[in-house]
Amino acid sequence: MKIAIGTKNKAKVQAIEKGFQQHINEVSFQCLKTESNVSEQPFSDQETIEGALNRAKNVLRMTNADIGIGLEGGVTETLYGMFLCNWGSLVDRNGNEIIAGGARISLPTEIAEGLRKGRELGPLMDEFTSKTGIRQSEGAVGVFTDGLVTRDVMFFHVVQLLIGQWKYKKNQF
Ligand SMILES: O=P(O)(O)OP(=O)(O)OP(=O)(O)OC[C@H]1O[C@@H](n2cnc3c(O)ncnc32)[C@H](O)[C@@H]1O
Repeated sequence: MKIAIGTKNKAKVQAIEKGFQQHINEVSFQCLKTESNVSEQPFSDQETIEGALNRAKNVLRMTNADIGIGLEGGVTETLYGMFLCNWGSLVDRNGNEIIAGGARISLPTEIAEGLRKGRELGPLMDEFTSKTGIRQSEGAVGVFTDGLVTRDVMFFHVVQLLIGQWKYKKNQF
């Protein structure tokens, strides 16, 4: 089975490859930088879902793979502050469109303020940690959970939710 991955982000690619290798025999992967067709910093669940779905559809269109996967990170305002949100989508050639969400945690006020002023989370996290490429490694979720749940682990769970729902749907028909 050929899987097209709509990103080259290491944390996302690692999660997708591990997820499929655990559940599907004989898989091959192709990673392509793919448009999400939403803003650089999605600001709601709705926009983040749309980004994940667009990435999955776009990457499937760009390849001859059986399945396209899109993962998207965003933030969402709540009455309890701003939360990190993450969504994933799996689309196949039969028109199945599966969506699943990841863990969410609240962001510190100073990070939320930066986001409200129009900054992107990636660069904000690099400044906050004095490191580079946080979004490709532990991610904000890893930093603010003291390394307990890193971005690849969080996305691995999302990928399992996608594969599981897709398998369930296939077994129904
Ligand atoms: O290469 P792609 O796949 O685009 O990966 P990305 O991390 O840059 O892009 P996302 O669409 O997942 O995330 C949108 C923005 O939010 C940032 N972001 C999202 N989740 C993050 C996290 O856990 N840690 C750091 N930055 C994050 C990210 O860097 C972007 O600026």
